[in-house]
This record gives sequence, structure tokens and C-alpha cells, in this order.
Amino acid sequence: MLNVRELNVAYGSSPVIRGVSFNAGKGETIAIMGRNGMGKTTLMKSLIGSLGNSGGSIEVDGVELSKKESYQRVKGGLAFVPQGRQIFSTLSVEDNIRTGLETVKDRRKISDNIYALFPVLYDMRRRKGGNLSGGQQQQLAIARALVSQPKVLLLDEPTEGIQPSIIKDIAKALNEIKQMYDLTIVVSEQVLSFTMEVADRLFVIESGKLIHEDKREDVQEETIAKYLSV
Ligand SMILES: Nc1ncnc2c1ncn2[C@@H]1O[C@H](COP(=O)(O)OP(=O)(O)OP(=O)(O)O)[C@@H](O)[C@H]1O
Repeated sequence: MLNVRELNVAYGSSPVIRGVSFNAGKGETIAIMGRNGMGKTTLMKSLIGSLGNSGGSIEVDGVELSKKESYQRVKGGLAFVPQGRQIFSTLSVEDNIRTGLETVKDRRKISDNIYALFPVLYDMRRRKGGNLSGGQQQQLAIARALVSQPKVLLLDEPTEGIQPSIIKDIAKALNEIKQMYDLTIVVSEQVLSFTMEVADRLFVIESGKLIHEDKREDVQEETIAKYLSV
């Protein structure tokens, strides 16, 4: 479903993503784990196209997207939940979700599935986004991404700043989403317990390179924890 080959991204003359290659299949969740500053956000932004890449390819369902604008990538099946959520705090919950419908033909209708996944968003649909808790805002950001009916959902550090009890809810929601929509999920993370609940495979990124890969059942948590500790 998602096929990334030899992706390179630089800020000016400083390379930050260096020859990253991975595949993620339909119905598969993969996690990219790494410490602060290792390139997770840069990788995610280059996949969705808010940052350009200086080489390599990004294919979704066999279609090359790496030279396309972000909105074309969304049409091509990618959706992005950014770090820090970036919801519109003065818009209602409902209108926040609608902003994700821009690439879809039926622009007004929010599918019932979305509210079934996140009942709290239905209860709070007329409230302003800024009045939601961090965990609710994370659910909102995921809902906004899902309404474009993506084939590949990208999430950048979804647990950042979220309480442990709510982190469990986010993991449950991602697993439900994977089953319900049979899509591909790529999540960048630093929280290993969360990753172990959602990921079928995990990679470690260090200085912009993928240096380790494991299937979930093969993960030795101490090894990954070492990569994540400073
Ligand atoms: N706009 C920018 N201009 C120049 N360098 C940048 C820019 N943004 C990030 N970097 C550098 O690129 C590298 C990777 O940063 P990135 O934000 O992708 O890491 P990260 O793994 O997502 O970290 P975090 O967990 O802190 O978000 C770091 O060395 C960072 O200083």
C-alpha cells in the first residue's frame, strides 16, 4: 500500500532524512520510533508533502506521490495527524472535522462511523475545538484526517502531552480504525508501551536513518528502550 524508497530530505544543505525505505501493507500499522530530533516529524511532513524531498519515491497503491502537492497526496490516499494536533480552536468540533472533507465530493456529511468511533466528539460537536481536553483534541485531529477516507493514515507522535489513561483510548481507537477501514497506519512515537499496543512492525530512526526493524512479536523491549534513551 505505502512504498517509500530511498527518501532524502534536507533543510537547506543539512540532510535530515537519509535514504529511508520501508513498506507498509493494507491493514498494517507500522511505528517509527526515535528520540527527539532524530527526524520523525521531518519524515512525516515529507510524506504528506508539507516539506519537499530531494530524492526518492513515495508510492500509495502504486501511484507515485513524491512530486505532488499536499492536497494531491490527500486525494491520492494519504492523511496526516500532525504533532501537537493543530486543530482550529475557535471553530466548533463539527467544523473542525469538516475541514478534512475538502477533498471529498460530499463536503457536508460527516459519516456516522466517525462519531461511532469517537462518541465524545458527537456529544461535543457544537463546542469550540479549543475547549476540548488534549485527548479529545487528539481524537478530533484523527477524525478530521479520517473523513477524507484515506488509504494511509499518518500520525506524528499522537501520545505527546496526553495522560496515560487517555493514551490507552487512543491505542484502542487506532486498532478499531485499522479493522473498520482496513487501512495502513504509520505512526511516529517515543512511547514504547503505546507502540506495542498498536504496531505490527516497528522501526527505529536515528539521525534520519532507519537502523532497526522488528515485528511486534520479536520486539525485545530493552533493546528498543536503549535506542530511545538519551
Ligand atoms: N525547520 C528546520 N530547519 C532546520 N533544521 C530543522 C528544522 N526542523 C527540524 N530541524 C532539524 O532536523 C532534525 C530532525 O528534527 P525532527 O523535528 O524531524 O525530529 P523529531 O524526531 O520529530 O523530534 P521531536 O520528537 O522533537 O519532534 C533535528 O536535528 C532538527 O534540529
